[in-house]
Amino acid sequence: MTIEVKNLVKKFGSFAALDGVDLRVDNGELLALLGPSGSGKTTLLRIIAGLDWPDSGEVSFNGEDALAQGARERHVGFVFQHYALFRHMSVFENVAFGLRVQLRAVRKDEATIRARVKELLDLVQLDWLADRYPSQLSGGQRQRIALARALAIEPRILLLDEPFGALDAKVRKELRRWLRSLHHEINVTSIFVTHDQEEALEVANRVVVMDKGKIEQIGSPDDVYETPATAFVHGFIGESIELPVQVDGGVIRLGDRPLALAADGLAPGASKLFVRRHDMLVGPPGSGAFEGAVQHVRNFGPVQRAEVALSGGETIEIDAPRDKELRAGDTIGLEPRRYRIFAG
Ligand SMILES: Nc1ncnc2c1ncn2[C@@H]1O[C@H](COP(=O)(O)OP(=O)(O)OP(=O)(O)O)[C@@H](O)[C@H]1O
Repeated sequence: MTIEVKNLVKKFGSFAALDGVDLRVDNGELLALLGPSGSGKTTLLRIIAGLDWPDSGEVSFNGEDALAQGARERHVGFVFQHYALFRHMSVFENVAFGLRVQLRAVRKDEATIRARVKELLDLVQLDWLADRYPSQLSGGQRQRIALARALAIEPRILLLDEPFGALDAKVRKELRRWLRSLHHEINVTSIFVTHDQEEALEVANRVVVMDKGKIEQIGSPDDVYETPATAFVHGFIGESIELPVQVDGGVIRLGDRPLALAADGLAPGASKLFVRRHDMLVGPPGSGAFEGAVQHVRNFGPVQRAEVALSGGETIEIDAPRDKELRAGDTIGLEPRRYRIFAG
């Protein structure tokens, strides 16, 4: 099932939660909607699901107008962070629920329902929990059961809204991998919402980065990390150093200091220079585009994170390999291995 969204606008009062969103999701994709809180991710998902309606724009499934259909007719499965299981029903009955409430014309007989539930519990690898109640499950198990329940009706589309948001970091990581391999097996067109960049980059085929009701970039995890299209994406994904610079007559300046960096093709005016922390290479004083004094160093896993006061007035944090042995008080040269400059 393909999903196509065209020029979608959704306002709450005068505030545009979605401000002209265009998106195409291919059949069988696992797409992540990534963005800060309030960027419109849930609103977009709810409109696709048929739980909310846009002010204008189009949503189609396989070319058919989805906005003309109610939520039930759209045949969409959901898993939400707080979409609790029914507490008074066993795991088995929770998963069976969607099948039992189907319209009589399409409802399966009891033996078929039981076989289908067993199959789904096998799929999420929790068949041994069939007789338990939700209160007797861990948070991760509950979300896997919620997924089995969403899949019971054989949805054409699966929508997941921060499905692992309430779980601790270790369980989240396990479930991410599990979701990716489950998706590989079932291959249903799926969209999941997250504000966790690592989750989006690790799980999805493509990532949609949103901010303030607009799409900033759509691309593969590599695309959005390696070639961010906007200043927002660069700042939001990965750990970036952001420096206010001035582009003027083919020269880039930080404060008064001209930087030995290529300014080809850049529009003159105030701009932002972005460098990943680990892309600032440390050398002797005078060796790079920047010079600075190390203020503070702490070990941070495989790297040492150093606070450096640059000549030009800004203080930045860089990640250098541990063997560089930086010390507070050192004067160093810094050369960005890669950088990007955006106007504004
Ligand atoms: N029913 C509503 N009434 C008024 N404003 C709303 C309503 N629903 C959402 N909003 C506003 O629309 C904006 C987008 O909300 P949305 O829930 O889509 O963001 P989100 O990206 O999913 O955020 P989060 O990661 O915090 O869930 C927010 O500013 C929110 O306050």
